[in-house]
Amino acid sequence: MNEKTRTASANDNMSAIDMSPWQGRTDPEPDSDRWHQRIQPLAPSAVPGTALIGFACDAGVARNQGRIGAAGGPAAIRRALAPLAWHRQGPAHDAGDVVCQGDALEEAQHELASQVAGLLDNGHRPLVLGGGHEVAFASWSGLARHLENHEALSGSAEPCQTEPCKARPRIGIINLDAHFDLRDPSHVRSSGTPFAQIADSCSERGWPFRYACLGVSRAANTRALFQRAKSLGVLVREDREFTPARSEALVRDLGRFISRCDHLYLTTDLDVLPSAEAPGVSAPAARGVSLAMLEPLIESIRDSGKLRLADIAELNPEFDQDNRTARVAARLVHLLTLDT
Ligand SMILES: N=CN[C@@H](CCC(=O)O)C(=O)O
Ligand SMILES: [Mn+2]
Ligand SMILES: [Mn+2]
Repeated sequence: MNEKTRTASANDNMSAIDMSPWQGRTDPEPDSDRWHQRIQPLAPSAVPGTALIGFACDAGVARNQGRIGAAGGPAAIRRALAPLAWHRQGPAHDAGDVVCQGDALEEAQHELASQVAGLLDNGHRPLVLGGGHEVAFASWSGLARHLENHEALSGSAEPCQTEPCKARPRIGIINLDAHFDLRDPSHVRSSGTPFAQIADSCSERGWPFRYACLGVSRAANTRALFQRAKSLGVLVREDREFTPARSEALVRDLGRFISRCDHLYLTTDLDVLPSAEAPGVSAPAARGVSLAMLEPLIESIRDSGKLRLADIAELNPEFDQDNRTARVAARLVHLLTLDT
């Protein structure tokens, strides 16, 4: 397939849908489809399903003094996902890429938020392919915008305490990451600040900020960041807590967090993985948490019935080895989108 279904418009941040990465082997046997044979460019009247949308941006990584290259992440994830076996029931759509121009990070984030809100409004489950972790502020903002427009009708928010009644959705943010990304955004807004920006946004709206950061490296986060996480009531699980013996307890703790939320947003920074599993990131992890240890948590989030939105951040193809990191990102897409 090599088709461009959306022409580049007046919108400089939105590229035409490029189906050229969706290539791979085709087997002659029946029931042997792969992603490249099933995924369709998103059409306005599409049946609701999984909607992949890229965020080709590393302006936030650059501002955070990181190794740039994550703008190439969406295409690399698509190429790695294309040949994977198709085990889904529902449809999957490719909604194209939001592209950041130079350092125009806020414009790109604004565009992604609009796109995510639109996908949610149309009943899709967006899965955003980053891009640096600055994607998280944009992803969350899209969910927030969608809920602002629709939450009052859903009846799932906390009971109103004030008049006029305002819905206050309890969005649980689950970040699989070696880093809190809670840096003070008043200095610079970057890939290191998205959850502090979200906390500020929740505070402005009077919404609760519910944030779980799983896989944190104590060595890679300053005392100030641990203190900020504490004052914000963040559920923290450090990388060294991820052992087979504690696996059930971790799932149980996360289950308690999920039970206090109406909606979930899952964001995975690939640098949560050991550098041997994910070398292609800005800040490879000396220790990390293996995919095998993360899988039960991801499955419990996926199967909670509350997952509205997910993204995968920080794939930097320029530092990848043998497409290892792209493959693990594709495997995460496969895992997150299983619906059978
Ligand atoms: N999103 C990135 N976050 C990390 C990067 C750390 C590093 O470059 O060493 C952070 O800001 O803490
Ligand atoms: Mn990180
Ligand atoms: Mn991060």
